[in-house]
Amino acid sequence: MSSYFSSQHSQPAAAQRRTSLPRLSLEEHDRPQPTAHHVLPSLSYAAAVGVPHENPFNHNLFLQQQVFADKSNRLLSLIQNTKGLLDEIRETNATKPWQTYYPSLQIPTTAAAGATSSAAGNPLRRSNSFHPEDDTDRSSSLPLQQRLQRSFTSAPASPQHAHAPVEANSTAQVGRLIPELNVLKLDLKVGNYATGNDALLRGLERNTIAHLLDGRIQQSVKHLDNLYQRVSDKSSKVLITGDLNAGKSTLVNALMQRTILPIDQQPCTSLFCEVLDAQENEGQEAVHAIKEPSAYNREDPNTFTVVDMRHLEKFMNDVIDGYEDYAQLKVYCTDRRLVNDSLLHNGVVDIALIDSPGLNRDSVKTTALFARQQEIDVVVFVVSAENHFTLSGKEFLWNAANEKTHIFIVVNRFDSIRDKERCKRVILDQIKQLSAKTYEDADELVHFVSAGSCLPEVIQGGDLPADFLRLEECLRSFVLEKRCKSKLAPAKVYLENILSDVSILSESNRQMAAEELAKVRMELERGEPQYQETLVRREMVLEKVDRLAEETCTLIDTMTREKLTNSVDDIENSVSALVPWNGLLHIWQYANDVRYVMADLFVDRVKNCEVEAREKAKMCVNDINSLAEDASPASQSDALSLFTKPDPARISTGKLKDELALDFVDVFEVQDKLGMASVSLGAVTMFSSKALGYKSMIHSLFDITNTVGVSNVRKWFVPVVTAAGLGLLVYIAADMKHALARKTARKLRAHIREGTVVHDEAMRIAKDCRRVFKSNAWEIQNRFQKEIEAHEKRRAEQERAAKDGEQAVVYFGKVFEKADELARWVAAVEVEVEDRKIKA
Ligand SMILES: Nc1nc2c(ncn2[C@@H]2O[C@H](COP(=O)(O)OP(=O)(O)OP(=O)(O)O)[C@@H](O)[C@H]2O)c(=O)[nH]1
Repeated sequence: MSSYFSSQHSQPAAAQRRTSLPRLSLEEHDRPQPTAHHVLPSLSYAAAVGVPHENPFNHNLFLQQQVFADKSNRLLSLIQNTKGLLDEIRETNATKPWQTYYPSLQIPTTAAAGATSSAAGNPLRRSNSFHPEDDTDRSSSLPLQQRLQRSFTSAPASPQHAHAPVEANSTAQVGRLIPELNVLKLDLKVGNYATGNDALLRGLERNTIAHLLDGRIQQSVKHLDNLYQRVSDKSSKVLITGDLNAGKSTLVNALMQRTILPIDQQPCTSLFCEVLDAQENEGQEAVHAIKEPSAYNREDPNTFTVVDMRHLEKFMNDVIDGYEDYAQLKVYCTDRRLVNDSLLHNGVVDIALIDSPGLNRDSVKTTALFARQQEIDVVVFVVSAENHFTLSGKEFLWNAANEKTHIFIVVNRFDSIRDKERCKRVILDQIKQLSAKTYEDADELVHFVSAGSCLPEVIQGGDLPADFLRLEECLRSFVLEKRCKSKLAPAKVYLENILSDVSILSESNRQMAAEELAKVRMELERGEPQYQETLVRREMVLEKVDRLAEETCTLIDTMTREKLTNSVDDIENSVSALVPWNGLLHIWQYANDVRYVMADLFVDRVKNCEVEAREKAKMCVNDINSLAEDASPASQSDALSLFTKPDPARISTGKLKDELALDFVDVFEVQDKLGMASVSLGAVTMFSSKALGYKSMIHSLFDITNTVGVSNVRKWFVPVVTAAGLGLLVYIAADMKHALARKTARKLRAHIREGTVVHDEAMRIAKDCRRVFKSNAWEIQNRFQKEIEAHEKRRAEQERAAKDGEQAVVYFGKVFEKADELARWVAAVEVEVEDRKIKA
């Protein structure tokens, strides 16, 4: 049973044969001329016939193939460049501070809408029309950029123009009509039809939308990869189907000019046999029998069985008889003709012919399903001229007509018809009913031939009949045309759509960036005078604060010095009322009390000076604060809390008290001046040795004797001494209290005059005040500093934003230009497009 299986298995494939096409360069010298496509040869068969050539059919075909190859290459380059542009956008989104934001549709204000309408007709309708056919203004041949800009409200076109004064929140939002995106449109309405898409988008964070948009761009890049594969795939599959025994296998053999498939009057094809170029199998002729077509991999021998080509007929019969269970055959064979004549491999399109089982009730559905596959570019329906269309055939054609609008029809076995004209008429009538479009192009799509008469063994080296040559040429031409539609058209439409989307995105983003830039520049311009004014104000205020503080400190210093210096008289007067006099016997106690009270009073005067200084300082602080408040409103601090608390210890009360201590000589200083001081002193010394001590007493007596002489002394001594002593006692008793105060006050005065106490206190108080003012000035300085720093920070951010904005405007402008240029190139690739809404 397995005798027809070959032991030869295909070798694993070497490297991919497909070579990469040259990239489209955006350099000036590489740019195609806009009219380049107009000089390319026409696809018209009639025009080609007029070209003098050995074989006009082949010459025309050659031209068609060249045109197709050119279009494919241009589209491939454009796909690559568009992909590069999308990659660049994605990379910029990830690395640069400016992202491509999704444009949200703005409702135009009446004025803006009116202005736009009057200027450019109906803006809403235009905004959705980027395809040349849809744009009624196409006659003006405006480039996409201008058309787009007319769809948007006017915005600065360059960073320089962004200087135009723009009021914040005004131009950015008014009247912008953003054309709807096509392939990059974010549709969030899944499961939520109550809320509009724009409303949903507005509800999302800008970054979330940017992320979603990035996902769409990523999908688009993938789809471009698929399109690239599809366009660069040169193989085209032609399904040959028809009624049983219509001569399908014979037609394949005639087209191949080789006996490859078995021919039999009995139904002999029960599986799909794909005849393809041996170069697809590294030049090796072979037959691969496949059980599971979807799993087939030419490089994996486990997915097929190799059948010896010589035993193909036996193998197929075994399949029909149920001995073998296979679904598909791949027949790799060499087309021995020249490249230009070759059907399978002609350098532009590799055609694979797929012979299918004859149509009957069982197979019609399977075949119709097979025909719907994307890889099937052309369906050739073979009908027997003798039998016309059977029910199964009609059923298939009805099905296929829905999918493939044009069907290529071969009416075979025409040699066995005697009344050929009648046969033609009847069959064309039937075709008219089945496929109106095929009937319209019947001249090229319906062929009456006798494939049996075109087999190599019948021709035996002779020429093929003209009708068969024409069938062959039309078939190739039809394949090319279908390929244009099935492979180039989707690529072209998708490129148009994605480039239009990129243009819309970049233009709307450029406008947004320009508006932001204008706004930032305006803020910068507005902020600069404020900044300069703050700097000047700071200098002025701080200078005033310094002056005010210094003046107040000087005033306080002078005031303190004066008050303390002049305080002694007042202290002296106050002391008698404050210290009780308890008699001579308590004289030392009194003297001590006086000096203590005087010292305390002096401390009180110092405190008073402090209080006054505080008041002055307070007034000064208030003045400073009001200055600062005018200059830089902020919370005022209580700088006065920095005043040192009055502390008697700080003015050395204890030391002062010591300084004011009196001795006995100080007490009688006033009697010395009267000349009687020594007498009184001597008397007192005698009466009060307790008070003066013996040493002083003897000294006094010696003084008295020297003064009046020894005899007189003896005579007058007692009465005089008694009288003087009494008088002295009275005098002392009466004046002692004041004398002590005077003396202490004198000491205090001397202490003030000769010492540093007044200077120290004045300095201390002024220093305290100065510290308060310094603290206040520091705080004001701080406030200004914060204000200036905030301003500088804001300015740095604005400058950065302006720089980003400038770059963004340039960047989006460049993206737009690139997209526009690519779109013009795409438009220049002429491909008949039936549906511009072809998407991913
Ligand atoms: N007279 C005449 N007979 C032909 C012609 N072409 C094919 N035949 C004969 O028609 C019969 C069927 O040919 P096939 O090529 O096997 O037909 P098929 O459509 O492949 O058959 P199935 O695959 O079984 O459906 C054979 O006997 C051929 O010799 C033709 O142009 N003229």
